[in-house]
Amino acid sequence: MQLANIVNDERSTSQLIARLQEVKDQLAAREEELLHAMVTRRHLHNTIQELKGNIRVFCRIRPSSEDESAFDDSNLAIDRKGEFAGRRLEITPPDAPKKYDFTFDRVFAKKDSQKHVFDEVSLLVQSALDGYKVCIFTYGQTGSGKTYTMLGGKGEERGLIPRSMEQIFASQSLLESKGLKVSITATLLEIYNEDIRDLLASSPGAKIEYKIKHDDDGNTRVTNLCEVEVFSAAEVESLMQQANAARAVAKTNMNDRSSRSHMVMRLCLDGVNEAGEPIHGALNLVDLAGSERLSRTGATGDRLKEAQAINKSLSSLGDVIFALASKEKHIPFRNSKLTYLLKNSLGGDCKTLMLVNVSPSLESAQETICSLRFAAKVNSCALKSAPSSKTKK
Ligand SMILES: Nc1ncnc2c1ncn2[C@@H]1O[C@H](COP(=O)(O)OP(=O)(O)OP(=O)(O)O)[C@@H](O)[C@H]1O
Repeated sequence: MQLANIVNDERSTSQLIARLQEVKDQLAAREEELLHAMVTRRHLHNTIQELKGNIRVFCRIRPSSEDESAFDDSNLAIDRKGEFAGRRLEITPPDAPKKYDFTFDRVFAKKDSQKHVFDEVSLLVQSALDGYKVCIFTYGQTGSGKTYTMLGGKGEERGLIPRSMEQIFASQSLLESKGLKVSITATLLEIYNEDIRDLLASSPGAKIEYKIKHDDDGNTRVTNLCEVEVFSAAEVESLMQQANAARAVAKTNMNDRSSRSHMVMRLCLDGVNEAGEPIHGALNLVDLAGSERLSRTGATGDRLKEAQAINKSLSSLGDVIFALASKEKHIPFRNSKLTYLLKNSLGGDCKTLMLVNVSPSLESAQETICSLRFAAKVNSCALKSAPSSKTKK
């Protein structure tokens, strides 16, 4: 009897071992499939981004404030139907002899929320997480909503930077749960009158020389710049507060707290992906200084010098994007600090988004048209360079 029990036990043990092996094999096969699906997901995501165009232009109209007379929805009109729905903007300035129309990859209306805007931008954040270099610029005249779009306020008013951080940290913890590590390093600098300033420096006033260095592997470093490894969105928020306090702001006729410098927040994402491949993604979030015309700002002295430096570097940025999109041999990266800094994150398979912010104020009509013209020029180059240019609507 006892012998029969032992034999039975042995049989069931060997059956259990065999079953266990079967389950292990199934698990390994599922893991293999999952890995394959993830690689496919990344590949498809990038194909979609490339089809949408590696250089993209969005436009956002800010809501009017109480004390300004503004364009209404009929003289600043977004196409709602047909081929260009949500993409074409028609503007009829007061006393102007004609209407102007502009087409972009996307036009956000006054009522569109921060979430609406981020839903589009998050695709590019995913590209950075997949190891690509991404640059997102907010461009426009002073007071048009660039900082609001980038930083925003509390809760639902959170802008692109805090929302991107949430996406990046959520993805990091998902990877960590699979035993994979991605380190996130942040730098925050401003370019003011063509000089770099470290917004995270412990003594912001100190005279320090910052040099931009590019290596042969396509990595960029700025000497003496504070690089902070970050572990949570809250930590990045406190860095942003520190940077904001240090950022050069001065009073102009156009906006009392007008930002007079370009702010560049750079996040380097280094680690390995699910397929065990090394990734070196970068997300550059650039809040550009106001693009006002000198005659309108009443700038003199230091303010005039600032405005001239801003306008020069903005036009250099435009020149670089046009040259890249037109596939010119010489790309004039060296013409400004901003373009030289971003050299490795512009062109090739890097992704660029220019988000042009415009004011609905009637007084700003000419500035708005200037901004839209700049953006439209970038967009026309972008359409030429996109692989889908023939079919793109
Ligand atoms: N989409 C929006 N919804 C609500 N308020 C907005 C929006 N866009 C801008 N604003 C408000 O308009 C004002 C000007 O915006 P903001 O400071 O972002 O302009 P800016 O383009 O960054 O100007 P500058 O270049 O001078 O810094 C702010 O009070 C901001 O809160």
